[in-house]
Amino acid sequence: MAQSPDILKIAIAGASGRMGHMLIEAVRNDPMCMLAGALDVPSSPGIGNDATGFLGQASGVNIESDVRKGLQNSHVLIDFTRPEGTLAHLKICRELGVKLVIGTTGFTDEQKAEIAEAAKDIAIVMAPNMSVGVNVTLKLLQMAAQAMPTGYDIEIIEAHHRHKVDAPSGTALKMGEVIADAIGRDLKDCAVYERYGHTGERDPSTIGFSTIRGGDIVGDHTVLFAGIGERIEITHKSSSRATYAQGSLRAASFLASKKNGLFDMFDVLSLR
Ligand SMILES: NC(=O)C1=CN([C@@H]2O[C@H](COP(=O)(O)OP(=O)(O)OC[C@H]3O[C@@H](n4cnc5c(N)ncnc54)[C@H](OP(=O)(O)O)[C@@H]3O)[C@@H](O)[C@H]2O)C=CC1
Ligand SMILES: O=C(O)C1=N[C@H](C(=O)O)C[C@H](O)C1
Repeated sequence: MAQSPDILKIAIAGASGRMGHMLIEAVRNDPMCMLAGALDVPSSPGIGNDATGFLGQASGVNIESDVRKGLQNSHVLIDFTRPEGTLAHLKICRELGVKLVIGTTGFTDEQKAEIAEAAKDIAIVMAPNMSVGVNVTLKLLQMAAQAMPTGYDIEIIEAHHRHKVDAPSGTALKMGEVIADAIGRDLKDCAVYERYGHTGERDPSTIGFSTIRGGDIVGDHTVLFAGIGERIEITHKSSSRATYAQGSLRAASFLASKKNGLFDMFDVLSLR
C-alpha cells in the first residue's frame, strides 16, 4: 500500500472540455487537492492559456499538449477525453508512475484489456459514470434483476446532449452488464441495439437499448422491467456534471493509498 500525500496533486486531461471545466473547478474548490497540470490536444484553442481562465482566475497552470510536461508534478491524472486520448495518456502515466482516473467512455474490449494490463503497474479507477446516484442505481438494478430473472422484458433507455459521440452511453452498457450478470446472461449474446421494419415478436431473453440525443440533456437513464399486468421503471437523471466531478475526486483520493490495480466506483464507494 502506498503512503497518501497530504495534498493530492491532480492533472486534468481534456482541460477545455465540458468535464474538463467541471473537474478543474472542483479541484480548485477542494482544499485537499491542488491543480498540478492541465492537458489538451495540440489543436485545442485553450493551449497556452491559464487552466482556470474560464473561472476568471489565475492558477499559474497553463494548458499543455506535451503530456510528459503536463504530468511532471502530478500524483493522479483525471481523464475525460476520447478512447484514443486516454490510451495515449495511459502509456505515459505507466512510464511515470502517475495514477489514473478514467471517465472516458466508448472503449473496445481490446482497449479495456490494455487498461487492465497497465493496472498491473499503476493504480487506476475506471467507471463510465462517477456519480454516487448512478452507482447506487446500479445496485438497485442488480437487486431488481435478481428478483425478476424471468417474466419481465428488460429495456434500457438513455438520453444525452447533442454533442455526445458514443452510443449507447457507457452507463447504459454498464447497466446492461450488471443486469445480465445478475440473471446469468452474457450481454454480448442478448443485447439488441437496433429495431427497424418487420422485427418479429420480442425475444424474452434479450435486453434492448434505445438512445436519444438532443439539446443540453446532461444524462438520463431508465431501465424498464415490463411484465404482464405491471411494469417497473428505475430512472436516474443527472441535472449537473458536478456530480461526475465530485465522484472523480473521491476516486482520485481513493487511489492515493493504492500502488496498483484496476478499481471502479463500487470499490471507491464501498458498494461491492
Ligand atoms: N464517467 C463519467 O462519469 C462521465 C463520462 N463522460 C465521458 O467523458 C468523455 C468526455 O466528455 P465531455 O467532457 O462531455 O467531452 P468534450 O468533448 O466536451 O471534452 C473532451 C475533451 O477531450 C479533448 N480530446 C478530444 N480528443 C482527444 C484526444 N485524442 N486526446 C486528448 N484529448 C482529446 C477535447 O479536445 P477538443 O475539444 O479540442 O477536441 C476536449 O477538450 C466522454 O467519453 C464522455 O462519455 C462524461 C461525463 C461523465
Ligand atoms: O457524454 C456524457 O455526457 C456522459 N457520458 C457518460 C456515459 O457515456 O455514460 C456518463 C454520463 O451519462 C454523461
